[in-house]
Amino acid sequence: MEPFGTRLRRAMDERGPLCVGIDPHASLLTDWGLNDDIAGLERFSRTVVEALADRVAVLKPQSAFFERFGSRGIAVLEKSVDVARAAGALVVMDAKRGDIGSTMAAYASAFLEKGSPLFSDALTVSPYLGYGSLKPAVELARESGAGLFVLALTSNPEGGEVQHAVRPGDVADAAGSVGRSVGAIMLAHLAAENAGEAPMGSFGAVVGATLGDLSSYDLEINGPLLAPGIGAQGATPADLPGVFGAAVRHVVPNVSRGVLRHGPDIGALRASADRFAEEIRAAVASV
Ligand SMILES: O=c1ccn([C@@H]2O[C@H](COP(=O)(O)O)[C@@H](O)[C@H]2O)c(=O)[nH]1
Repeated sequence: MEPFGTRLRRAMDERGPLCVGIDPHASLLTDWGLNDDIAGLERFSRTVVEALADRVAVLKPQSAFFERFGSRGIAVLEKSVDVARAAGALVVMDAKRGDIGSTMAAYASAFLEKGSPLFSDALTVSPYLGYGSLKPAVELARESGAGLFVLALTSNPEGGEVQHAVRPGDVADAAGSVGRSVGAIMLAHLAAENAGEAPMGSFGAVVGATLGDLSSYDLEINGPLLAPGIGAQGATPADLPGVFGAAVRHVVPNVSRGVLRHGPDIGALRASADRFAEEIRAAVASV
């Protein structure tokens, strides 16, 4: 399989960069007239995939909402991933896994090993046990043609207490530059993973669209930047150039509830995704 970065770049060019989340919140199931049970979960996921998998570049199932229903929820997740990929969408599994290396290898096998029931094009991972703990996932992703999205600067307001913290050794470097934060260190690791890759590497960062001006960060990691926060969390497509600057060409903006609230009507879901896609296209073109 071609590397994830290559496949993602092509999908972004052909379909636009929008990523829509499959987030079956209990409240959305109710709003859609569905029960908060396995049948409701199955119907919700099937509808989103049917509406969008043949038109958006990326679908991002939020694993937590499926795990809530135990093994039967996982079975729905497996099916959703298969059908979405068969319809041409790339699937980013939002499971935010992270653990010591030996356990990380098992998470990697679950989501990134070809033939695994939950194999996905990419996986979100947490580097807060140390970036090096992700090594088994990096290696398996390379082998499988899959990708990773590493939490660098998350969209939630609480993230800053960890991600903006400055490592003592980075307070002042030999060149006199100061203040390399934990988030910046994660971005630097990713730039190293992606060095020399064309059209872009497979190792992306999660960087919230809610964060305002990020010009103090080097977002040029030669890899994708998954940007949640548009819609329900308050950011808009028009914010993207101000947040990401020239790196906006590598941004995969994610919208979940902002689109899903228009269901269950398939036409309304598509119309909402199309509106976001058009606003994103205009914002990116303005840079
Ligand atoms: O920093 C992050 C990382 C992941 N997420 C996830 O993205 C979606 C956002 O959903 P909305 O309904 O569009 O707010 C959700 O699955 C989060 O877990 C994030 O929001 N921020």
